[in-house]
Amino acid sequence: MSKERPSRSASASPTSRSKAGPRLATQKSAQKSYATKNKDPLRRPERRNASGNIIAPEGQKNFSNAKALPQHAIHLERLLPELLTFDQPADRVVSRYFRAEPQLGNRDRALIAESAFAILRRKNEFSQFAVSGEGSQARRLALLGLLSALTEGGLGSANRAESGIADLAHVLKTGEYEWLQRFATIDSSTLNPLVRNNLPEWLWDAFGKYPGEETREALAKSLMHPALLDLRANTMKTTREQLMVEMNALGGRYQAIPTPYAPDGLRIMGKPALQNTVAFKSGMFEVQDEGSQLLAYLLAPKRGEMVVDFCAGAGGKTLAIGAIMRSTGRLYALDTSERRLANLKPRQARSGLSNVHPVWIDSENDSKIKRLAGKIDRVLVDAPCTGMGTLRRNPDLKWRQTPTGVLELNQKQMNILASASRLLKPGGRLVYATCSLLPQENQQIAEDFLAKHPEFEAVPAAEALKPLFPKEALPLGCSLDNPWWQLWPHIHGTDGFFGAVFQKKAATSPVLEASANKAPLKDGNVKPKKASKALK
Ligand SMILES: C[S@@+](CC[C@H](N)C(=O)[O-])C[C@H]1O[C@@H](n2cnc3c(N)ncnc32)[C@H](O)[C@@H]1O
Repeated sequence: MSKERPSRSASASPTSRSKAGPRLATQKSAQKSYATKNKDPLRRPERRNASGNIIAPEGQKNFSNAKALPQHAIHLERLLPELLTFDQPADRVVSRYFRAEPQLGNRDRALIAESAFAILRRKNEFSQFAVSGEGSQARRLALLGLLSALTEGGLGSANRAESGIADLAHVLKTGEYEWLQRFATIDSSTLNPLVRNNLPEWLWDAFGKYPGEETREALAKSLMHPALLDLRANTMKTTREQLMVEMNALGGRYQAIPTPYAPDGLRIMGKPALQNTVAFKSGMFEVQDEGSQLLAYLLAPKRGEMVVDFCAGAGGKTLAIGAIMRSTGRLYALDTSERRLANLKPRQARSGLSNVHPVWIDSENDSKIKRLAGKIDRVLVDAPCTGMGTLRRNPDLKWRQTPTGVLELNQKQMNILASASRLLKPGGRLVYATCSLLPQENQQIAEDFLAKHPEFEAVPAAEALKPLFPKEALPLGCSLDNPWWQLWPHIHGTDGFFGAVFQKKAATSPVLEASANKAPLKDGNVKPKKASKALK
């Protein structure tokens, strides 16, 4: 999912926020009286160096990965009211908060953000326990979030509750220590399934139908853990082996190891801030989940081909595809979001790829698409979806999405896939993908497409991935029962992904040709001011 990066506004100030949910009303009034009685403890005067850049405040130097400080809990208490309204994506709320708090260092941000996301991942469980205890409810949630970030989030001294509570010692007031110990000894099997699995009822029911009642709890558990940090080595600039040596030579509190399946992937054990490394700035890697990396191999682009990434967003998959093409041919990155395409630009510049051509479209029926009809070798449709396969990293989605939202997305997914399919030349490959786990967004869309488009046939994912896994009887994520590709967080350790591979049949029959071209592309809704951004 692409990150929203809103501009800083007056409402970004935590003290001016007014969206506290009912559960957090006590916290809000406590915060107000605290602020009026005391000077804000978080507002230390900024110190700047000769270039005007903010330098870390004194106390921050003492902050080690293994300790939480009182201000971390206070920041969380301030952040939570807006986060828990679910009006906006959580990453947007968190980055806006951090922009308003420029004095926070990387490690502070990592701990606060990880704690906030832990609260979203385990909202039902934490809310139930936080109904009683010391202090405000926001304070209690903040402590549970910090405990989770310090233990399973990998930011503390060890992955055990006792060490997490010890790492929190500086933060805890009288009574909170025992309260957290009580939390650590809860037998989760005694809790209601919706509480212990931290899912809304509609999603728990959906997982009961697919993957099924026996496995849904294992799936739900895997979605309650933070995602691993995976990198894709940019093979235009380095190799996975060279990158691994470089990353491990940096000497941070982490280790880089190869990902088990993706050939260019590295898994980072630990939580380093990598954006300031020379390796990142020089384009040697992109942060990308292993499942996303593998998806590019399902498309299997070849050098010199004409390829379209129909829903390119900020270009995560575009860049992986461009590198497989060795920067040859032509790779159009289409998207309806100018903001996301704009985020692709700096990534493309770092990547060194010269075959990528970002193109803004006003809809899947944009008239620009017509000009590419029947000319493209491969098209990827990484469709907008509920993102239910990415709940480890976007846990707010499970609380923000609804069954009605799924139905709306289904219509969009079918329309985009139908339009994208018109781009293919005979023999060309079309891949439909989502990061969802819901059959309505996956198998059902793929089957509906096949039923309505006899000019296409399904290619078994096992066949498409055979070159990548030559020694495997059944390549990763493939099945003997169906042609689709599916990755699961609880089985493969990746985000959840679905992929369907189609091939356009050779045009031998005039009937097939006619059915392929029968729905003309609409161009009635092209915004005039964007019309100049034509395909080159
Ligand atoms: C799952 S995201 C794509 C992520 C991207 N491929 C990546 O790897 O980072 C879906 C994208 O579809 C775009 N989108 C939504 N409606 C669209 C449409 N009608 N035509 C093309 N793109 C669309 C969204 O703006 C969003 O960027």
